[in-house]
Amino acid sequence: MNDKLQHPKLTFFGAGSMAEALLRGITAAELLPPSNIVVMNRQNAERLQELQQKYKIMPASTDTDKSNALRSADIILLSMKPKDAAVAIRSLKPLLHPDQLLVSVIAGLSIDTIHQLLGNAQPVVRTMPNTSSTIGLGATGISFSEAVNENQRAFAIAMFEAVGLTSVVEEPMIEAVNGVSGSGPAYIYYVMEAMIQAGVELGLTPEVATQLTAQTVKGAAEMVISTGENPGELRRKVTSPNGTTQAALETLDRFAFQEAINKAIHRCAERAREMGDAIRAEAL
Ligand SMILES: NC(=O)C1=CN([C@@H]2O[C@H](COP(=O)(O)OP(=O)(O)OC[C@H]3O[C@@H](n4cnc5c(N)ncnc54)[C@H](OP(=O)(O)O)[C@@H]3O)[C@@H](O)[C@H]2O)C=CC1
Ligand SMILES: O=C(O)[C@@H]1CCC=N1
Repeated sequence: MNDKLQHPKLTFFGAGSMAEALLRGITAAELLPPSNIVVMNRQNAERLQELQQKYKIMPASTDTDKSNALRSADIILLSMKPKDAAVAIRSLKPLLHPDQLLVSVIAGLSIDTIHQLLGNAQPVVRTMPNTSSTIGLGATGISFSEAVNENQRAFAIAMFEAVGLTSVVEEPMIEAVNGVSGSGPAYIYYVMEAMIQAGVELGLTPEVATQLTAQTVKGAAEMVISTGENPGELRRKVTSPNGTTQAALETLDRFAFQEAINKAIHRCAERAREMGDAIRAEAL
């Protein structure tokens, strides 16, 4: 990609939760002027107006505007659901030129399947971000097809570094990223829901229970990041012998808590592979 990469044109092909998380993070980081960003979806014009008002980006709602937005983009961000990916990517075939970069956030969708759908080896960046990108605290795994050049690779990494931590991985590891961090925020929210409920049962107001829970999770994460100690070491420092924490952890062990989290993450990665296989079946 040539020096247009300083301020490339970016088209969001899909305008849902993940797209907005990235859009908010990218605009907050001022990585691109909003005038360089076009957002399109299938038919929800109100959604596009909402995003235009919030982020001052350009909506593309007519068929002509959509085609122009896809033809003229330096980077097209594929952000539709896996079930909609094959139809959407096939619709790109007559519009793409060889040096356009496709960036996918679609769970399970492999680079090879994208190439199968397009009938060519288009430059593709395959990623697995998460919704914490919304506030610049995302966690993204990123991998590259062979045709991605150095400028494209650098800008794609800059895009996701603008919204949080970015790890370059080999493509087969993207499902593991999906299991750990792509879906990971939901596991933490699930634990937080239970902590808040128990706090309220013990007499705290919902507001105080929520504030204490959120600060505990934030503090624990920051302790791991800033001290460099691993979670096991830090957990042991909380656990006084025969104290309150030990009583709680023994209860968690009785309900196989860690085994449940482990199995959930393996199942998540397996589900991503299943979804990828389903898209591939449509491509063949
Ligand atoms: N949510 C998350 O935490 C994460 C999601 N992802 C991935 O991001 C992708 C999107 O997920 P999410 O944002 O939650 O889904 P949403 O349902 O919120 O958004 C999907 C978007 O895609 C649009 N769309 C569907 N088909 C087409 C098409 N043919 N042309 C144009 N736009 C189309 C929809 O438009 P319309 O509403 O008009 O139908 C909608 O704007 C998924 O593949 C998911 O795996 C990855 C990491 C994390
Ligand atoms: O649940 C999903 O399929 C998407 C992908 C990762 C997080 N949400």
